[in-house]
Amino acid sequence: MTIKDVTVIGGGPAGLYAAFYSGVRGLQTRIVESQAELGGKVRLYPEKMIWDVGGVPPVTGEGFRKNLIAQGLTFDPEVMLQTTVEDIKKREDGIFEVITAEGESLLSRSVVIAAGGGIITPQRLEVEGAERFEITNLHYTVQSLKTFKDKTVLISGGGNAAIDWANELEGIAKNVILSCRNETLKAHESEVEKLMCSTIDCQFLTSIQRLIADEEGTLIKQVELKCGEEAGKIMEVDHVLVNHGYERELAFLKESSLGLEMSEHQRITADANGKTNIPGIFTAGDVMDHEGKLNLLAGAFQDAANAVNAVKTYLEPDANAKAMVSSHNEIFAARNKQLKKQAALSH
Ligand SMILES: Cc1cc2nc3c(=O)[nH]c(=O)nc-3n(C[C@H](O)[C@H](O)[C@H](O)COP(=O)(O)OP(=O)(O)OC[C@H]3O[C@@H](n4cnc5c(N)ncnc54)[C@H](O)[C@@H]3O)c2cc1C
Repeated sequence: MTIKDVTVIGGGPAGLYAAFYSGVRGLQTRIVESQAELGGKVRLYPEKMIWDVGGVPPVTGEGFRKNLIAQGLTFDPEVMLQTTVEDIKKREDGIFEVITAEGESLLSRSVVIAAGGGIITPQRLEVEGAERFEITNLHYTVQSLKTFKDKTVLISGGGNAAIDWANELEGIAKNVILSCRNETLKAHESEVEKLMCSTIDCQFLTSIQRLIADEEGTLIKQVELKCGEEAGKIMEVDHVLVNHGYERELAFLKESSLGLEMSEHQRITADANGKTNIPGIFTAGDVMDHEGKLNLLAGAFQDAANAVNAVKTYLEPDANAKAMVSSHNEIFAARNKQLKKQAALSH
């Protein structure tokens, strides 16, 4: 087993950018990702338009994810998909053993934990028999907006994802109904305002009580909404979209034999450079906690660059601790010529 300079746990935005930046800093890198695909949480919003990454024109989640992966693989890191990390151990010689669920021990001189909220799955609808509609018209993510064109969509939830989708689908679906168990919505003010001025049918203080199937029993035809003690209200629907948040599994950190310090938010306590209480273990992205931590894509990139710079000086104490800009990289210099040639040809 090759000993890598750095093993990045998690192939989401922070992990992919850490892999890219490790390449910039000349480190041999490995990414370990529990899912079958890279991209982290961005996989959950392929159709959403992303507006808030500096210098990046509005782009769909899927477009963004593809660019992110291409950038993350620039320096050919080793990528291990469908591999879940269960523990991290430190040997007496300082080498880390990253232990996978399959029982492999991956050797590394340092580790960057970029595991986000952990292994993430959407919170399922707690209604009898709901699972059987997951292959037809019960959705937890929007894979394609076309599915909802000219349809009646009932969205369950009152947070950012539910409100964003309600607003996005308003111009696409025939009708959008929002069922929210509270009397207020917990989302960005501008999105809530947009929703309140829209034609979206807001059913406050309601929750899904029953899914009523068609004759074949394969499609949801109606939804019964519970409203306090009142008798159920029946709504005709073509699709149901549930945005009740996510279940997160970060057990490997809490139970790690290394004794990583965790914050009250169940995140890794680190300084702004991603340094944890264990020398040689660094962290980046949503999994880390410090004052000023920003759980956004832009925040993940800065964390990743900081963590990799900290890795570099941990491995090579005389190395430059400061940021390296891309103009100083020989590999880019060679590729720039190629890119400029292509750009000139396409004009
Ligand atoms: C619906 C939604 C919309 C959003 N919209 C925006 C937006 O418009 N703009 C914005 O800036 N941000 C947005 N965000 C937030 C943004 O997606 C996150 O801040 C970002 O994904 C964090 O990246 P990360 O790499 O830290 O974590 P993640 O994206 O969570 O990636 C972590 C990766 O680690 C893997 N992993 C976890 N545990 C293990 C393990 N034990 N072994 C191996 N792999 C493991 C996971 O499978 C995952 O792939 C949105 C988030 C959601 C949920």
